[in-house]
Amino acid sequence: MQKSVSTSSLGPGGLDLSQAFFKPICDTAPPSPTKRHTKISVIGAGNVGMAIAQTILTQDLCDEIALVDAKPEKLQGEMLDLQHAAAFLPRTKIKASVDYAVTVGSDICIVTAGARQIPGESRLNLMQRNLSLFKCIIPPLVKYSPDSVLLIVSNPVDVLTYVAWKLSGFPSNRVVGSGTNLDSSRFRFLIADHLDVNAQDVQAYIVGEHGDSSVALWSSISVGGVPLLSILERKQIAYEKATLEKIHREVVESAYEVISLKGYTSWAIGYSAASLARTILRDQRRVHPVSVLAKGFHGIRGGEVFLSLPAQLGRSGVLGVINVHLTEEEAERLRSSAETILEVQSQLGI
Ligand SMILES: NC(=O)C1=CN([C@@H]2O[C@H](COP(=O)(O)OP(=O)(O)OC[C@H]3O[C@@H](n4cnc5c(N)ncnc54)[C@H](O)[C@@H]3O)[C@@H](O)[C@H]2O)C=CC1
Ligand SMILES: CC(=O)C(=O)O
Repeated sequence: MQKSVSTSSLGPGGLDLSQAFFKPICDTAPPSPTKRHTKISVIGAGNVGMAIAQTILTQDLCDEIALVDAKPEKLQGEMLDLQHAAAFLPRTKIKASVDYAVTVGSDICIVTAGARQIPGESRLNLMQRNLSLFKCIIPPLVKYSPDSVLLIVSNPVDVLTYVAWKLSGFPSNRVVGSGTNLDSSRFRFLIADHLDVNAQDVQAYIVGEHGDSSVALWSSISVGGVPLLSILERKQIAYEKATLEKIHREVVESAYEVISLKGYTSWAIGYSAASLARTILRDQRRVHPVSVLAKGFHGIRGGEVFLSLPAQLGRSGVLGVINVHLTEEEAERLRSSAETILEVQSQLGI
């Protein structure tokens, strides 16, 4: 296969072809050394990896994107298909290779490679299959991009974020799991739909495991800055706990539903991961519910566990965890979610 595509403008005999079209101006200076070349690598060119890559391209997030997959023909096909959209997209160099050298100098490495759930299968069930892949994927990423932020998407994402942290030797702020950033978007969509408002005006978090034991933080939901539960109480609007529980159940079942209908999920995680990449690369310091080293927060003890908490992200990865108020019931559910992940983690043997 063609290992990567060069966009050099040198023609036969070393002539700079661009000069056939543009006459150089006088007294030029080299590009400013403060203008950084930004690069994102996406490992795994399947449904999820390609949805992330295409969202990154359409949103003009970086100068270069590198794709890696174990299947060379599929990889080549995906690279060419994206390159053929060049006339409609912001200019981004797209490279692809089965060789991790293509990822050299990445700012962010997004890992999506691995097995996905079959209909009805839980995310945690994927652990052993994806653990062995991570042992081949993480070391070369560290070798070629030792200063990068690792953004883990493959499932079970919380356990694999822990695995990536262990295998990379990176400080914990530079290893982030996409976690419940997606679940929280589903949650905001369902609340917005229920209240007939815009999902972007709904602030609401799902925390804990990206999976069946996730926790909905009802106490901190606000719409347009107005706390949801207190406004319902003040206006004496009866709300049923059962209705709230039903919305959370729908969030948990969302992935199972989409997988049973189309075989996989891709578009929403594409936007979710791209929004995380934007915040990190552009040092936006936005708060996202993502999988971080959670030991010591909200009474979580007993092991090094990654799970989602609302965290502030920036150029160096995780800048801090927001001191969000949890009711005792929510904190108890969060600790129970941590135990579920730790239980699976204890079977890892790493
Ligand atoms: N965290 C989240 O919110 C979400 C996570 N996922 C997870 O993302 C993962 C990928 O899902 P899909 O893209 O739908 O699966 P897919 O089967 O379409 O793609 C997986 C890709 O990984 C590649 N791959 C396998 N071994 C590799 C290796 N050693 N090196 C490089 N590439 C390798 C395969 O060739 C394939 O192209 C799954 O684990 C899935 O559960 C999916 C949706 C949301
Ligand atoms: C598959 C998966 O993890 C999701 O769509 O939430």
